[in-house]
Amino acid sequence: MTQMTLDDEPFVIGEIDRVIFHNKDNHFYVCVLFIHETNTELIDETIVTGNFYDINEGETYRFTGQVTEHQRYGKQFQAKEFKKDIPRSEDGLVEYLSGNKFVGVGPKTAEAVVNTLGINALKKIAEDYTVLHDVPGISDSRKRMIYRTIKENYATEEADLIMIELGIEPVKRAKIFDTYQSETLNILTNTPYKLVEDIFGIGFKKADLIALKAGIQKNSSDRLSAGIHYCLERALNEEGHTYITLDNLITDTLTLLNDEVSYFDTEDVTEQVNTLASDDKLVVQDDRITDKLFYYSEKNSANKIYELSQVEMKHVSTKEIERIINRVETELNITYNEEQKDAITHAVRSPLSIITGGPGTGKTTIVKGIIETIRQLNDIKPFIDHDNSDGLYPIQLAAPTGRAAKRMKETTGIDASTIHRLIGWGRETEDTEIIDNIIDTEFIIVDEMSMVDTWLFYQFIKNVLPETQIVFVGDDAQLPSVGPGTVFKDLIESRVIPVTKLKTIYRQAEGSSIVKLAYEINNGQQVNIKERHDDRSFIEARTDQIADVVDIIVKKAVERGFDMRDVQVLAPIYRGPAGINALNQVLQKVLNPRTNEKNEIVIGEKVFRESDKVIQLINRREDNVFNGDAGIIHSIVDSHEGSKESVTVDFDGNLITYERKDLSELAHAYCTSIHKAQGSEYPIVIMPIVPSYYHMLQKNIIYTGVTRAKDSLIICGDANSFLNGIKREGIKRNTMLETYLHEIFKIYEKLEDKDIVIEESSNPKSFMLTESMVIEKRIDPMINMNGVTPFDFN
Ligand SMILES: Nc1ncnc2c1ncn2[C@@H]1O[C@H](COP(=O)(O)OP(=O)(O)OP(=O)(O)O)[C@@H](O)[C@H]1O
Repeated sequence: MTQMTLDDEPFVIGEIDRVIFHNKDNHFYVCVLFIHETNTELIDETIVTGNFYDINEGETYRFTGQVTEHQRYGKQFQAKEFKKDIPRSEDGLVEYLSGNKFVGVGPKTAEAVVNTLGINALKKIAEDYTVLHDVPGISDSRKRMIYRTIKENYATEEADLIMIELGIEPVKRAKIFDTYQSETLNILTNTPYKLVEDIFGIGFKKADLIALKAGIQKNSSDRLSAGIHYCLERALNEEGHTYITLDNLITDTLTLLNDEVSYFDTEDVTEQVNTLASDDKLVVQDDRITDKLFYYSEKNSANKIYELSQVEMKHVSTKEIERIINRVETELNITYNEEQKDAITHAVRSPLSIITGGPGTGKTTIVKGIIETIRQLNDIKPFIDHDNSDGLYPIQLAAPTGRAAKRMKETTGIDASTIHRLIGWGRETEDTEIIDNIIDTEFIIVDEMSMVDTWLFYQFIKNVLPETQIVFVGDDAQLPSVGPGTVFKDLIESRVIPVTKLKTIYRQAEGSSIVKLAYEINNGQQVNIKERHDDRSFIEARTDQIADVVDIIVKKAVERGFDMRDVQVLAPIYRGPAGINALNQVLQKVLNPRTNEKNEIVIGEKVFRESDKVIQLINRREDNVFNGDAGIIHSIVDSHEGSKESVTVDFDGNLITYERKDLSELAHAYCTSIHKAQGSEYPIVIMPIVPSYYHMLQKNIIYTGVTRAKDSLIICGDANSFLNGIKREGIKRNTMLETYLHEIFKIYEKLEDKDIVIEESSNPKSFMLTESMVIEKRIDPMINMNGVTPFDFN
């Protein structure tokens, strides 16, 4: 086996003749380079592209990367790294010092500097200004200018060198320079942990490497604080908790920061947590540590839920509701079962209510019934007869994703909005900004509640008017929200809001074996995965065969007239031969092969092509495009044609144009993660399940994947991995919403008083506890543990 050495890595050294294109936002350059030296097939002159910090025409650089073939412009050099070629010969140095960077320095002065100080003149001057006094014939002001220019460049190059050695990519290096400017070297060498806070994409581990290289002691308190923050953020943002216990925080922090040597102990972490809390950087409650955002989100959401639930409702008799439901049944040509009627009754009578159920239990059918019942009870015009130009129809539908909102609108005929849009959460809204934008409506129905995280829920609920009634709808067996918290579960389990759990499955009665499989998974029943059904099948395959199997199935689907929007491959991980990235490459070849007519743009290892199916990875609220929305690339404009490079994506008729710098927001969507598919349904779902997915194969992930399939589900891979996966429960998230709800509703006093009000109370305001709740006595051990801990300093 031959190994590539550093010298084998393709490089070009040469002088920048001119810059053809420069994007100031991401420092992407297209330049013409006169080649001095190269180990590639390029000769004389080439185009070099890449993200560079501060490239100057007329200067010499060394680029490493690869030769690529541009469809129209032939061979060019795509640079991964670049480095200024510091003049090494005396002539080169004279040329450099008399170049346009050193205003007023001509060849004579430059020669004098080099003659006096020699080949290491730059280093000598940067280290000690006074060496310039030895150079004859330069004025003091010129000496100062030379010193300043060299020093600035020296610091930039030194900082750049540190970052290159640490493997920090050019785009991030440029961002660091942009943020700190002339302070870059200073920050890198003295307070590198600042980078974790200031630069998105620089994590604790990278900052730690920088710090250690800069000679910062491993037992410094800056390092301890950064480590504590990192472990807390990891628990919140990666594991989805809304707090971490002190014990876990101590263990995690010590594991992170200590190696063979113990730089910190339990007491050090405890003390530092204490300090950070008194500086208002963390919140400590009993033995729980969290950040302010989540503490106030959960606390204030609980208070608002209490406030909303106390609103006195207009009394509607059971008879009256039954009469209206009967009429609605006739109009909609349906007979609601008892649990469905209960759901409608709670929705109408209670300020807040919850409906949860698996696929095919009639959630959509009930939502239609609720809308009709509310409309008839309150004399609200049908939506189509209402002039909604002001957007003030008294019934508002909302969902956490654009796709779910669209589906709601399609099934009910009433305008539905994303929660973000409803509260005016725009592109410019800061991540931590608390939105003040009251939702002016009388009834709100929120669907796909399992996808709503703690922060979004708080932003929503705080903007609801006290007299607005809300119905929360979802499937609590699905994956929890991507962001921290388990809001829907907490609301259900707190039992302070009437909940209807739908158990009768209608779609199964219609012969769906996909729905049957979903219920077997959710209820922990025996599953026969290999059994063939009209709507689902299993194909045995090894990991290395998955790409071929997927390729064959998709080709067959295309032959039968399905298009790429109908077929969705879902996998739980990105890397590896059966990961999302590899499968997207295979699927792109089948579903959207390269042709001369289709423009392309290369972003790192991805090639985006016109007609590609793509997915949006973060919320782009201003354009009404959200994390997980899928679209088709409509057109790609090339910068060589004079206009800026851009990609326009068609999201169901909503055309959005991305500049090159924004393209990291997009990924191919032939195969997506199961998390990203939450809230969407597809006619055909192909789900590979292989042993290498092991750590991601859990009940709620597989359940969510299976329930995305509407007509056809093809599982391929290893049956045992599937069967073991559905037995594994995901890690339970630590959250406080349920506890805060209990506290505010004073549920314990009610328990002690045996003050039990049954569910059928005609006054929903007093809905509190049913007998079954008392029997179960679900007491959270955290409650009333306000006793002594070392952290009662708040
Ligand atoms: N009471 C009922 N009687 C007869 N059919 C019903 C009843 N309730 C629902 N259905 C039927 O069951 C099917 C599934 O209902 P619906 O789409 O409302 O369920 P869902 O819970 O929203 O499902 P999903 O979440 O999978 O979309 C539909 O065909 C619907 O017409």
